[in-house]
Amino acid sequence: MKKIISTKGAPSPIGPYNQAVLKGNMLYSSGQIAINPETGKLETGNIEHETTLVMESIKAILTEAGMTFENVLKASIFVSDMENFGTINKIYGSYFNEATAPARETVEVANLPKYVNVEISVIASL
Ligand SMILES: C=C(N)C(=O)O
Repeated sequence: MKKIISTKGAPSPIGPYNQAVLKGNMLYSSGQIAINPETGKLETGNIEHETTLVMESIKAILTEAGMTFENVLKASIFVSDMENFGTINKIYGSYFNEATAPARETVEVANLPKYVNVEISVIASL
């Protein structure tokens, strides 16, 4: 049976989805965007801050599921502008041990929900 993961440390969903779903040992997170979970407000405008907010939401989701970033197998990063690749990598990379970092893809897309600049989802396993 699947278990819905829900934490106040990540923003409430803005559509018909959950923050994450756990099935057995596998965790599937929704794409996280720069909404401050405490205020519910979008915090875009600074890509370092946006990326940090996204990664902190993922951290809260992993914690709620009894996991850490070490459990992440795969990440998907969607960006509005590949010019931000280096900055996003710097923040994203600070959450992982490079030797055991997950598989990943980074894709520039035409648009993202709420016109954010970065959205990240992860798949993790216990
Ligand atoms: C923000 C999202 N994860 C969504 O709209 O699907």
